[in-house]
Amino acid sequence: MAAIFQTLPNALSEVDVILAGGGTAACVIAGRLAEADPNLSILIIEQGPNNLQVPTIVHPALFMSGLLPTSNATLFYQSAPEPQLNNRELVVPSGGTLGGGSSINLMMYSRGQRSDFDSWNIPGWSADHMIPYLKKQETYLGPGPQSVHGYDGPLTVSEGTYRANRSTRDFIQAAEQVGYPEIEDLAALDYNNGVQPALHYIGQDGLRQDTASRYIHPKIKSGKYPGLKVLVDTEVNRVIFEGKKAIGVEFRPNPKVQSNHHYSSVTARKLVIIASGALGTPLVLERSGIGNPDILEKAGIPVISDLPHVGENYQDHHLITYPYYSSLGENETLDALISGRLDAGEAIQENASILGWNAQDITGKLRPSNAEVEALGPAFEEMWNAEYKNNTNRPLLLTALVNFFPADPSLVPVGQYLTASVFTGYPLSRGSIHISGPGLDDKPAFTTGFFSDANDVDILKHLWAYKKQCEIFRRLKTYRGEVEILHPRFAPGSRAAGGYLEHGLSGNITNIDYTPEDDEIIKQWIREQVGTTWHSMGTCRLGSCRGDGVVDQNLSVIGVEGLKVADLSIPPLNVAANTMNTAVAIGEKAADIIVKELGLS
Ligand SMILES: Cc1cc2nc3c(=O)[nH]c(=O)nc-3n(C[C@H](O)[C@H](O)[C@H](O)COP(=O)(O)OP(=O)(O)OC[C@H]3O[C@@H](n4cnc5c(N)ncnc54)[C@H](O)[C@@H]3O)c2cc1C
Repeated sequence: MAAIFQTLPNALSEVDVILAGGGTAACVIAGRLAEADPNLSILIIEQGPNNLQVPTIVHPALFMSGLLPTSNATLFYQSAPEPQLNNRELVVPSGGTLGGGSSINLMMYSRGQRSDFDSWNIPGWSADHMIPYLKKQETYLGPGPQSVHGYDGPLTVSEGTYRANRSTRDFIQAAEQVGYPEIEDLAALDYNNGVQPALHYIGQDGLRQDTASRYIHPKIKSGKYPGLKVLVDTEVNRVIFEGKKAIGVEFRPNPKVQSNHHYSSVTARKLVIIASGALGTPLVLERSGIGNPDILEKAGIPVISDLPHVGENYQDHHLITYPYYSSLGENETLDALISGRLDAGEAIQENASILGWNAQDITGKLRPSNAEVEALGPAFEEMWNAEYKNNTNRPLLLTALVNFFPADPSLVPVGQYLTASVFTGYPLSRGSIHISGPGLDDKPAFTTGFFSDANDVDILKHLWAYKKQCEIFRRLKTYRGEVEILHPRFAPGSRAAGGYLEHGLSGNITNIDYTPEDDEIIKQWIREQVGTTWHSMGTCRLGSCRGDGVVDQNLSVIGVEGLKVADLSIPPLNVAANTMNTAVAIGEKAADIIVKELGLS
């Protein structure tokens, strides 16, 4: 029997463990359970396609294809119109293929801070408890303290096969001038307030390190794990219960790619694990009768467990990108590949080393100075004093240097572009996602909640971020001015107004003085532009001990038996990092918990 299929073989009507969703965390869990017992029958059910050897997935430089609206490897969750965002309906992409987000993401390697895990305040989930799982997942080929890194895990973390050295060094000297030193290892949990040449989830062979390719496919290929099976292109509708005990799931072939639309079911002898991501998992739970009774009753679903926090507490990081003209050469950005001047097919045939590049060579975690905090006003200062002042481990802003124009290339002249990507570490705003009806075809009711915090402090964070990234970029030797269409539209004559500069800036560069009118223009721009960082989380949070949880410290769904959630929906509070590392760590810890509970070790 094949191990990966689109139709469930009759022989598999009953298995030991079912994973609903085959994304980042799910592949880690399935792989580790198979290692613990190769004969344990494990069935992953993934709504999207197999990712094995798909060129746009395995070659890092082709990651933009996962963001195209036509991508069959991506799920797009659309929000309702949000008044505080100029009534925009935000679209939040999420992994939609085997390997989930790890198969389509931008491969930035980044880890939460020590105080992030500690702030969750859940027994067994502090930073000290999580470090073994941060280590276990990686083969780390970067600098920094060996005590917090792993050197024999499935995911290689390296520089990849390509780096634009000139812009890397240029950015580091510019950041230094603005007050942010180079830090050896921002992923070591205890370091902050500086910049670092970025590391990536890219192997030394230049290939993406997604969890399906590293935890699942090699095991299937080896033939030594007969119990490990994957059903792709198949959507999980709901968990089936006998009383309060989860005994299986109901699923249907994904109608986007399969012609048979009949619902079927499969029985789980031991455990059902929902790992459909922070935007998918609450929907599966609610369709199964677990959630807020008001929402379930409105959708016509009988209540199995009254858990009002399912689908609440939605968080992301709020992202804005600011592009700049640059004097870089063709081989120092990805613009030629993205715009089609460099043919991707030829590059693959020639095995070009640029394919092993995600074009993000710098990562940074930054905090404002005391004077900058004061200048942002009393509401910001109050928040700062409560949440950051005495915890120097927390960055306000995360940034990356991006070597390409981040939108439709036809909007700008042919050339090479540098872009600041800035996102805030711990937004105060919260959103939610819920079912609007009983079935898979009912569009979810989704609100990102971005910038919905009471005192507009999340916008003030981005006001500071705009000014800070601008000062760094103005000091780059290759800086040639702002790309006007993706910067605030300042009034003519404002010192902040920018545009193309033939020779960049020289001499003693001083900071721009922004007027109150400039600040208002920036804030309005931010409202109009803010978008997702694709870091959805928090919708099924850990926390029975606080009475606001959906899962307990062992990831068991509260109020039922035989059902766990294990993905990025479980963190109760945010991490100041790109989130793949945390999702993988959750998968590793979940596997450990399950191996012990099932008596496999
Ligand atoms: C475009 C993008 C760029 C990103 N860039 C980075 C980066 O550079 N660095 C970084 O660290 N992080 C990045 N992230 C974030 C990171 O990849 C995610 O946080 C992480 O992958 C989430 O893992 P997960 O296991 O919680 O969910 P996912 O990996 O999203 O897995 C959920 C899976 O469930 C499946 N599913 C959903 N509903 C159903 C259903 N009803 N039935 C069956 N299957 C279902 C989905 O198809 C998906 O495969 C990025 C994410 C995206 C989307």
